[in-house]
Amino acid sequence: MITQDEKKKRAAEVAVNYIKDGMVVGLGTGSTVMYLLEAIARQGLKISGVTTSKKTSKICASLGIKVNDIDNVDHIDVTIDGADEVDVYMNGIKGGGAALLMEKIVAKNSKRNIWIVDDTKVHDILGTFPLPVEVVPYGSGRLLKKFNDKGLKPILRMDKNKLPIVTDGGHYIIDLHLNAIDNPQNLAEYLERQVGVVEHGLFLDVADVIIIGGDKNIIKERKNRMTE
Ligand SMILES: O=C(CO)[C@H](O)[C@H](O)COP(=O)(O)O
Repeated sequence: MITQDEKKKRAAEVAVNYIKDGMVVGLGTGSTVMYLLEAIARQGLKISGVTTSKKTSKICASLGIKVNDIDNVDHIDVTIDGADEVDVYMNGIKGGGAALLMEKIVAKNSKRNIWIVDDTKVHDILGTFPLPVEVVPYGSGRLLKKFNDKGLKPILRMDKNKLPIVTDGGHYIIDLHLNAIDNPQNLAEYLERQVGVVEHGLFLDVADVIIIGGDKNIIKERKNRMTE
């Protein structure tokens, strides 16, 4: 049996083959992406990276990976990111690393999105992983109460000093402990209607390819994409 970290590394090692010299590449956030960044640096790939967090920018700087501002590139060829949970429809939950806002902006501006996950993250229905919702600090207590009244089991994410964690965008994260999300589309639409919600971690119809690292790697490809 291989470890979860080894599975993440395997997925990242497959994903690096989708990158070619000269590409503009969206770079996600998290421990799985860390393995990807190491592989990019090791292979000396000449890419222009568009990062999804300060953390990823810092790692790129330390590995010598060139980074560009999202507003200074005219396209993003492919984005490679991790995910916290994926379902059989290739939808997912992201934001465990509190980078969901920038991750979604980069994903939505990419020609192709590839996720790299280990096989423990694949479930029939989303919701095992608490759903992160990024909110404006002002009035976040009202949103907590509203979500609680609706039975969404919200918890404000805290750091080790018991202070609300603050995202790169200056927002808070409320995690919804749902266990099972029967209708992700409905929940996404409800969250998008709430004033004070900046973004949520439901990434529906975003991934084109999911590389699942495990004893045997699995590659899933979306056949037909819904258009917005
Ligand atoms: O969405 C994310 C960060 O906001 C990450 O992609 C997600 O949390 C997966 O992280 P890891 O690769 O460390 O398991």
